[in-house]
Amino acid sequence: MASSFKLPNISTPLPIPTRKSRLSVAVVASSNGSLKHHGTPGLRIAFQGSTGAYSEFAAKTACPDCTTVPCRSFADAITSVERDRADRAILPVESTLEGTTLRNYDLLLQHDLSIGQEISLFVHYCLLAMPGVREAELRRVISHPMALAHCGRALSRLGLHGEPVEDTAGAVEMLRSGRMLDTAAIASPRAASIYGLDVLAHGIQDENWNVTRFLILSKPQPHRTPVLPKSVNAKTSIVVAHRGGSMVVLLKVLSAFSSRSINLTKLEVNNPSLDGKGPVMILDVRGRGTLRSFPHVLYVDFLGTVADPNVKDAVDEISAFSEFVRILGCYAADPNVYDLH
Ligand SMILES: O=C(O)C(=O)Cc1ccccc1
Repeated sequence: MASSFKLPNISTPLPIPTRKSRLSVAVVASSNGSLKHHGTPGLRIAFQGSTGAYSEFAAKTACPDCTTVPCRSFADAITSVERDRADRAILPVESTLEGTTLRNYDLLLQHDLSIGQEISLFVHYCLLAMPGVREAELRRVISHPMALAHCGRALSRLGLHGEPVEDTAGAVEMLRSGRMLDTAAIASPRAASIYGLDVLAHGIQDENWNVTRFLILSKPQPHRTPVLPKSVNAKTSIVVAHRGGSMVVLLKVLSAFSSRSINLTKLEVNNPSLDGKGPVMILDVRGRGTLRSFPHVLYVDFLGTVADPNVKDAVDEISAFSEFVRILGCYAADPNVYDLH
């Protein structure tokens, strides 16, 4: 396990997240620097999974008119953007029940894509089975590993073993195509109706307040600083790599932000070497485009844009005492949490 903790913010609290089920239209900077509405028709968003996956719903909520591009893995979704088969890729990066999805953060760090948008969803899980199958007939449950982890209590109550598959909707597709009568899938009610499965139980997640945050990635703009409208609250994500002395580095990072009254929205410490794991690999996008390895990293999100001299000073201060800093993206902060209906 990565040693991690989160500090929601240093001074002013963020607005309390509100449940939104209506799709809102926000504005993002596109890869050519112009501003696009999220409703841009024809925008292709690559996601991991089959039709009906949570990531697809998140993409459609963020950009109602987009075309979604199903991919076998999150890595494939990223490659689709790199090879111009899609304009954006969407990745779930953290959830209230599980914390940061370090595997997806690793992907983000190893590629030259920028975060252009965030979207948070309440994820409600259902237990689905082939029509007519009863709970007592079930021998196993298949789903995406994150869904299985979020529904641990329901699995214990059922006395069933969870087996990971690529994605939630893919699990439903497998039940359908394999006519599996002893297997259930954990997926959304939407997947149940798309594939014609029965819902045996609703809301089986361990906690009701189960929010998953997704990032939408695109190729970086040539000058790397997106132009956001003044009316938009900007957020910036960075990774700070260092060789050791975690606590001192952490205090210095906090001081760089707090002394300038910059609010943090995420702070995660990842020291994989303490858990006997390999180093974190980060693509040095400003250098020679090489992958560099670091034993200790911090993931930091804060309110503000690097175009703001105050923020730039903070990042410069951090760059001076750390090994390496990469700006992962600057985008509109979205404090809403959207509901899957
Ligand atoms: O498998 C899916 O449906 C996904 O989109 C990945 C996922 C799984 C669980 C919560 C959020 C996203």
